[in-house]
Amino acid sequence: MTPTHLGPAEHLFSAEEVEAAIQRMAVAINKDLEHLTPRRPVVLLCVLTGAVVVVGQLMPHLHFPLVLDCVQVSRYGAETSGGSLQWRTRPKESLAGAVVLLVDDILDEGITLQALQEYCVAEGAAAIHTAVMVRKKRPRTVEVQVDYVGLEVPDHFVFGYGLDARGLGRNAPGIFVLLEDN
Ligand SMILES: O=P(O)(O)OC[C@H]1O[C@H](OP(=O)(O)OP(=O)(O)O)[C@H](O)[C@@H]1O
Ligand code: HPA
Repeated sequence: MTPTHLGPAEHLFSAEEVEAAIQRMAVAINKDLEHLTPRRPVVLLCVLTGAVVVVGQLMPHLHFPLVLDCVQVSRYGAETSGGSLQWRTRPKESLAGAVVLLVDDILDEGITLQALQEYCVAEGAAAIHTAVMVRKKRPRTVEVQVDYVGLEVPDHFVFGYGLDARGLGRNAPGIFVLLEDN
């Protein structure tokens, strides 16, 4: 199905392909984190809004004690190019001494994930692991560590599975390229 209300779109990955990629990420994350015996559960930080779908799919496949928290930051809003990072909600859990698993829907320029990693370090996290559902194949000016990547997408604006195009398309059942903007 092509979500026509967003205009012409190219179907990149089906829902089944995205779910399989998320499951592969879960296997890799479990391998790294389930043998840890931290004094407290891992803090899974869902990067709202877009990561809500990937986090919902990923969590039931994670086999270690975790607490779910969220951080809400935004730099695209109604645009298809990024601006300055707006902080909306900070985590409620203390990150001091915690093993943090940051989960976002996409790594594009990398500015969001880099800022969140710096935030976790500043809050005293003991270790930070990062997972993204999709990574855009593009040059980056920022150095950002990503430990788990579900799928690679071309350097075009994409939507679906939590990713929005001007606020819409987060419910699209798969990942699509928005053609009119690319
Ligand atoms: O790597 P970057 O270029 O920094 O972009 C990645 C970020 O952009 C999107 O968030 P957005 O600002 O659109 O907020 P949203 O999650 O509410 O859609 C996406 O969810 C990532 O968090
Ligand atoms: O390609 C994208 N699609 C949706 N949201 C995004 N945030 C950064 N890049 C993207």
